Amino acid sequence: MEDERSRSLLQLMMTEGLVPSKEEEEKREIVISKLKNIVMAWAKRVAWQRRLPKQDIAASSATILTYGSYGLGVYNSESDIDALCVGPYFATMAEDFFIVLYNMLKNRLEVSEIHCVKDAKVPLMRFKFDGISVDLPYAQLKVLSVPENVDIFNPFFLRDIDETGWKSLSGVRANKRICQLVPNLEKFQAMLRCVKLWAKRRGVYGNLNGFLGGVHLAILAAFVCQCDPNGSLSSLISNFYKTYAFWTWPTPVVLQDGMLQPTVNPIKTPLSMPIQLPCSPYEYCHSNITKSTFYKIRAEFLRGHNLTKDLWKSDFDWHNIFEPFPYTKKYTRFAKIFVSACQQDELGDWVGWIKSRFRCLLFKLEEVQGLCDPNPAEYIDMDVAEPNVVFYWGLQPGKTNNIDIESVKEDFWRNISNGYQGPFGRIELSILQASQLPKYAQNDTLTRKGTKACWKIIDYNQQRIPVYSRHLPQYVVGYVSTNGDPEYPSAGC
Ligand SMILES: Nc1ncnc2c1ncn2[C@@H]1O[C@H](COP(=O)(O)OP(=O)(O)OP(=O)(O)O)[C@@H](O)[C@H]1O
Ligand SMILES: [Mg+2]
Ligand SMILES: [Mg+2]
Repeated sequence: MEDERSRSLLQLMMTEGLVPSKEEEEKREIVISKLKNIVMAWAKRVAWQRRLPKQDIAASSATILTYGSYGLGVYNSESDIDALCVGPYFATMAEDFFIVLYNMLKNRLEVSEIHCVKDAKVPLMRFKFDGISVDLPYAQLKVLSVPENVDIFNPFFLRDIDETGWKSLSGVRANKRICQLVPNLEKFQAMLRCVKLWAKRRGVYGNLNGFLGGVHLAILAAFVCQCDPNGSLSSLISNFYKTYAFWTWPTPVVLQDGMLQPTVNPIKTPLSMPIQLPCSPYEYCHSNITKSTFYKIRAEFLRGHNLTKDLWKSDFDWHNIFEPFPYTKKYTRFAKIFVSACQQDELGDWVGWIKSRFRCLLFKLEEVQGLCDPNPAEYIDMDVAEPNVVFYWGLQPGKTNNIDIESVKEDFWRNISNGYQGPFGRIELSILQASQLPKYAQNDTLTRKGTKACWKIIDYNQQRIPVYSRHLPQYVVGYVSTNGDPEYPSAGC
């Protein structure tokens, strides 16, 4: 029976399209192989610019290491490729990565929508390559040649690495360690695919909205796999919900890692759902969970448990677990967040900025009215001509029926008006009754727009300033617009 339940779940995964087709797999492999060639050529170009001896130019190399859902083997057609560029000692982040490599990528026909996200914890370039989204951070090692499959646990490669490089490597390290620590990789992957689908359908996926991200779910799933090394897929899913429905948060979830000393007194953290990153006993997954999202995630774990505690029930059906969350049945009022920009190519940046500030909006809404459910789904209002994205957040009946929306607006506006570099777009906040929701947002099963946050767009109308190499002052490595973003390549690039 248990095997039968696992088989029907695998079948459901196929019909839901969770497992990528051969063509999709190949398409991604080609993207990665092309990226490897590009960064290899880049390393040699920079070595030449630095006037390194011929044999050093020949020996210099850079590579690409994949991580995130792609690295874990749990991606689907919607997922991005998280690819870390690992470069040699002479290739700097500010100049060579964000200007020279940027320009090389920008010149490729396969590349579109390229942005630099320089002020993030892990600075990166974000672009589409043959239509597939790529996140590309950078780590600079103190070596001349970076082998294709460089071992990032080898102290030889890690010596004297700077803090940003260390942070950039942390995603790859965590992924590798998770894969090593799970007793059965295939079962872990199948399980993670399922819980990701569940989290997306139930509206508890997405770090920016205060829910769980891919890395949080990967560690939660890996922990359950470690606790039941021989469990079938169906029993692992059932244990997943049981484990977290009754977890005594804020006890941290920590993978058993034979290599590290067990943490006797885990370091104190203000996080309400601490999930420790493997390989870093002092680091937890970054999280934006608030009081509201904490309740919702816990309620969803409990619901999952109630639906899977008896896998042998004759009317058991996996589809129930993946039912979309019925927002319009659950909430009578919604906060509408309408975000728009004059131009389509300004929208991604502006929405990305607003989303990076959602945590503050959530806190304010919790303060003035009580619990709030920040549905991560993004809609487009087709009746508005301006390019736009709309969010509808469920509001629990709260302290009052008359929300002081003006104070929420003021507070949020103050928050978003500081620090944004790009052209400001429009943002409107309002409160709606469920009956006032437009049709497209009433149907909880509708496919919605899936945009990714991105910051800083290049303003092509601004003046271009040449940037000279620090190492070869007469050599122009590229151009920046007046707001400091890299732009078109120099003739030599
Ligand atoms: N909140 C976070 N805390 C720590 N590491 C993070 C966090 N968010 C992202 N990362 C790192 O970046 C990687 C890629 O993140 P990303 O948001 O692309 O998620 P993902 O697991 O690849 O899922 P998806 O399929 O949705 O892209 C993660 O695997 C993790 O290593
Ligand atoms: Mg990803
Ligand atoms: Mg990513």
